[in-house]
Amino acid sequence: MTAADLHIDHLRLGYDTPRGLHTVVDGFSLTLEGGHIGCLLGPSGCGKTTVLRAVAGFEPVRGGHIRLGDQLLSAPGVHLAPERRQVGMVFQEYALFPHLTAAQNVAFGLRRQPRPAQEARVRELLGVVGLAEAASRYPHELSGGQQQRIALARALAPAPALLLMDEPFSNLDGATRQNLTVQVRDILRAAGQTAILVTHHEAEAHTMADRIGVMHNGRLAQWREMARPV
Ligand SMILES: Nc1ncnc2c1ncn2[C@@H]1O[C@H](COP(=O)(O)OP(=O)(O)OP(=O)(O)O)[C@@H](O)[C@H]1O
Repeated sequence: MTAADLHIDHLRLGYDTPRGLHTVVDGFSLTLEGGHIGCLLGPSGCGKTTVLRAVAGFEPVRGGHIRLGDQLLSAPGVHLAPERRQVGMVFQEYALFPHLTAAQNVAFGLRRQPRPAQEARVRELLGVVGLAEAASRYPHELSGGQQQRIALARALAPAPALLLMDEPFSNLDGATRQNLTVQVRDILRAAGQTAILVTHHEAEAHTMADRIGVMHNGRLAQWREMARPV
């Protein structure tokens, strides 16, 4: 299967406030080739999270459109429900379910699959993130980096067409953060996973990205293609 391209065209996003519509993103366009990793950089408040939330289906689109492969996800008056978008997410706060084990967390998005298929997929993903031995541990028994690897395994388990990551490493300290960035990049590349990462860290963007975009005044100032070392 060929991974789907993401197309965002002249996107306009905003929030309704008591003083009227507060437009945050205007004229934002990008194309991300299937199987590639794109990074959005930019100052605090420039609209990076708002763009990710719109792609995930948590914000309505005021103008322009978002398309994943042949499927129109969002446009004015068009809104595919988040659970029908095949979009996975990993956030800054680990957001694992504290009362579920690592394996149960990873299985969460697989509830509709038969039990044996679920178990096989959970084993596979725990192996991919290098935490096979942590299957029966609870989140509070895992380090921050381990929790974030479980969150990644959980997001990848249903094989999303697109993975969104919003500052996924920002709660981690220096060496852990650097190691995890490289590990996650290698996992995503090996899986041919299309992904968008939002970060404040230019070095992180350079480690991860096939394309880097800098957001400025609600649009993308550049969308640079980076060489992938062979
Ligand atoms: N629910 C909301 N209601 C009104 N305004 C909002 C809401 N959420 C975000 N905003 C505003 O939208 C703008 C963009 O916010 P957003 O969170 O997308 O920025 P960001 O680039 O992700 O910032 P950061 O890097 O600090 O996370 C900000 O000015 C913010 O105050």
